[in-house]
Amino acid sequence: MTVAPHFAFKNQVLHAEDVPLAALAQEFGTPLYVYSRKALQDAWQAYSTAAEGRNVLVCFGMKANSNLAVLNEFRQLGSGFDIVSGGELARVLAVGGDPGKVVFSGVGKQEWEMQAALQAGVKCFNVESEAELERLAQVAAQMGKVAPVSLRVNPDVDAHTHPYISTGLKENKFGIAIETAPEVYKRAAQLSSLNVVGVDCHIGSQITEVDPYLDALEKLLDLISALAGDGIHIKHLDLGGGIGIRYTDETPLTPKMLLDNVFERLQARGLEHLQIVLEPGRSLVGNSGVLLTSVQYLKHTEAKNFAIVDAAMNDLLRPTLYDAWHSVEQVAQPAGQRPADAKTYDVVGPICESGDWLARDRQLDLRQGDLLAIMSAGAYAFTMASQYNTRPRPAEIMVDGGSYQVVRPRETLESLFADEKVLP
Ligand SMILES: Cc1ncc(COP(=O)(O)O)c(C=O)c1O
Ligand SMILES: N[C@@H](CCCC[NH3+])C(=O)O
Repeated sequence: MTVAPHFAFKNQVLHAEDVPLAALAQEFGTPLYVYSRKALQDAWQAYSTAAEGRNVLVCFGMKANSNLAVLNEFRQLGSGFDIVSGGELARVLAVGGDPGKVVFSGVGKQEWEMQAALQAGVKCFNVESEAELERLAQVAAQMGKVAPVSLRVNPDVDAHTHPYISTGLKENKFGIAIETAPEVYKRAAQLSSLNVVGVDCHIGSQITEVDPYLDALEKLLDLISALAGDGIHIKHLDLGGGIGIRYTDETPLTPKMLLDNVFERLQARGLEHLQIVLEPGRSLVGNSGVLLTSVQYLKHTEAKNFAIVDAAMNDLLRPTLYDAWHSVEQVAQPAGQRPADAKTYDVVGPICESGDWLARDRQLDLRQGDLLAIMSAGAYAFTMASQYNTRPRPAEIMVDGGSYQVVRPRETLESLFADEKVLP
């Protein structure tokens, strides 16, 4: 099994940087999300090194992890943000993020969200349909503003990823078909409350190869050249997010690999003046976090061995939703103290759904009370958590060298229904 670099065993105890995870579980209880600040910084470094000397803006795809401590870390490192809601914009503003480095994606932007983004002065709206373009033009005109826009173009390329997280195919709801894009750009250029500034695409998530990006890039560069012929001059090209991480044995492309290839092609076409925008989410945070959980019961049936733990699909939805594979580590298993008694377990939660599982068919040597770490839980983990079964969402802890901080406490039971009303 692989362990993310910033979570490593020392004397058979899994550590986040210099803090033993067992001590955190003891102090704060489980389930518990633990993030490593150093891991966030290192993931950022891979992008900033790749971007050095190039006109690149990295906008953290914050839907992957929107804890304010995480956002503030990236803000300090120089990141912009890719937002998909008025709520995400509010989080960026709450940490003092620069709206001039915010791109606003998403197929269903509402009027109030457009107004808030125009008021804040975002860098760009990534417009996903003609209807949205017309609404944005109207909202901006009413406010006496000019909205900077890109069209999110759907290039119809296969990102070779899970069908639920592939977004750049014709049958996906995202973007404007590349064949239709020139006409929509012409319309946008006619509207005085819009300013066409870019071209945008995002072909999917957990992508491991560079080729799908380059297939999309070629199509987008053709489009940019064609638009120039129509007098529409594009300033930035947003290639979205999508770089994958290692959950098990993947070796995904790196930011450097992507940007080296992209800039080589820009040069070949004489388009070096273009700014490249990236919207990485998972690759900046995915392996910076783990979810700690304790074994409540072991249950052996004729068909299966179940480890029933205190985390569930409401805390980490990815296995249920995508059949996603997260590595499971035993946090402490001192050698020699246990018989080699591994069994094949399904690691499941307490929720009343058969789909409530975190890992299947794992060789584990377990006792009731054991502490497990569900790895690669920094992305699309807490942000996709719910309170289903009236379960409070876990606390989030940030480890920083040898110290740590609660960056979001566990929700209290009362807070889960405090605003509800009993009718007489
Ligand atoms: C428009 C957009 N940008 C960026 C991202 C971030 O993607 P990833 O976490 O795969 O980098 C997503 C999510 O897939 C997205 O939909
Ligand atoms: N939520 C997904 C990725 C989707 C990204 C949003 N477009 C995941 O957990 O892998």
